[in-house]
Amino acid sequence: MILALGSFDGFHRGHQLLLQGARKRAAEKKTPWGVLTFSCHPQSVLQGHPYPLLFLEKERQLLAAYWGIPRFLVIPFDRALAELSPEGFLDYLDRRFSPTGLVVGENFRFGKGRGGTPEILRRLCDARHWSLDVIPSLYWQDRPISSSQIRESVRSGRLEEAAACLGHPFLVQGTVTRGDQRGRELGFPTANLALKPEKIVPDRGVYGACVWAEGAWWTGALNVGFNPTFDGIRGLRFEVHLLGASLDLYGKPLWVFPLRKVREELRFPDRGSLIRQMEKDVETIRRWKAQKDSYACFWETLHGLLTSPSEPLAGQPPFPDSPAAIPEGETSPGRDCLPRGVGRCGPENR
Ligand SMILES: Cc1cc2nc3c(=O)[nH]c(=O)nc-3n(C[C@H](O)[C@H](O)[C@H](O)COP(=O)(O)O)c2cc1C
Ligand SMILES: Nc1ncnc2c1ncn2[C@@H]1O[C@H](COP(=O)(O)OP(=O)(O)OP(=O)(O)O)[C@@H](O)[C@H]1O
Repeated sequence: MILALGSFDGFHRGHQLLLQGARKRAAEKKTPWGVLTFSCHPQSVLQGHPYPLLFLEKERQLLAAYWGIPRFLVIPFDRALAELSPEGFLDYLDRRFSPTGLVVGENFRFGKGRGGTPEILRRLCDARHWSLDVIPSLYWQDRPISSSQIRESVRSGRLEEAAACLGHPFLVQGTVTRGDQRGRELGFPTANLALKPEKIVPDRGVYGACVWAEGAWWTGALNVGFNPTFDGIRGLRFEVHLLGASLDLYGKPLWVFPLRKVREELRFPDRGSLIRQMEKDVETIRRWKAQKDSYACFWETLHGLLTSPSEPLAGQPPFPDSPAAIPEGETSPGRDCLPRGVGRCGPENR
């Protein structure tokens, strides 16, 4: 088996090159391939506190299915694993998974004190007769694409940039809880999501979103903030109004895909002013159809995965075989790259 190794807080466009590399190498050797990653994120263990993440486990599982990763192997990351030498880590991999090849990025470090470099890995793999593919970093606007950089883009509400680097829109999964039940009085009922503290969400503001609820896609007006127009102390709210929906969503799971920021959250002098602004927000978001349509393939593929999550995914080739154009802003001379917006829903890709 060929294993792509890493923390994988999602599978950004740089990671996608690793997946592509693993699939090609596996086909050549006529062996299966998969991703080997960790839970918790190594930084949570090394720093001793929950590490803010783009994607929690359920979300990461969905994305692994989306990318057609046939074996998604998650091993616990603990102090004992962190203390292994590079050689000890490979012995561990050998005992548990008997790989015949590894795929890593050029910036991959592993083993105690991050002492294992790709050069050390090369020596250790050669000694075991394993193949090793070291994939050069994929760049976006003069910087290597990284989960850390995408976390910053999401936090600061730069969702188009995050989506360009991820290859799909950012997403948030959560269960609907009760708010102050004021939304429906305002004419804009909102589903409030309970989120774990380590989940990264966009900064305070109003956003256009796409939402999966009750087995269907909806256009959503998302507000992230503290509702400063109203008195009282409340924590950060992540609440979404589904355009044209009349649903009882309490206790139901929702998948929210924030696409683009509309404006900052403001304190209005009265309810009437807030309502007038919300009407404008909804109109603006309704007009952003093109934004949503540019991810048509993504919604279509996810529709299938969310409707029948137990559908076996193994064996589906996740990537186009032909090289696609490198999107604007991205530089990676001489290497194939996935098209922007993702193209897995056509028969050629699935
Ligand atoms: C599109 C949209 C924009 C919003 N903008 C603001 C805002 O600028 N300021 C504010 O105080 N609340 C804003 N809100 C939040 C409302 O105040 C909130 O939805 C309402 O108080 C209902 O809260 P509830 O879900 O707890 O009942 C906005 C909500 C939506 C859906
Ligand atoms: N831009 C990239 N291009 C190609 N490979 C990459 C890129 N970024 C990371 N990798 C590789 O992908 C695997 C997973 O890495 P990891 O999850 O640590 O990525 P990261 O995006 O650099 O995360 P972080 O920013 O949190 O360090 C590793 O083998 C890593 O070397």
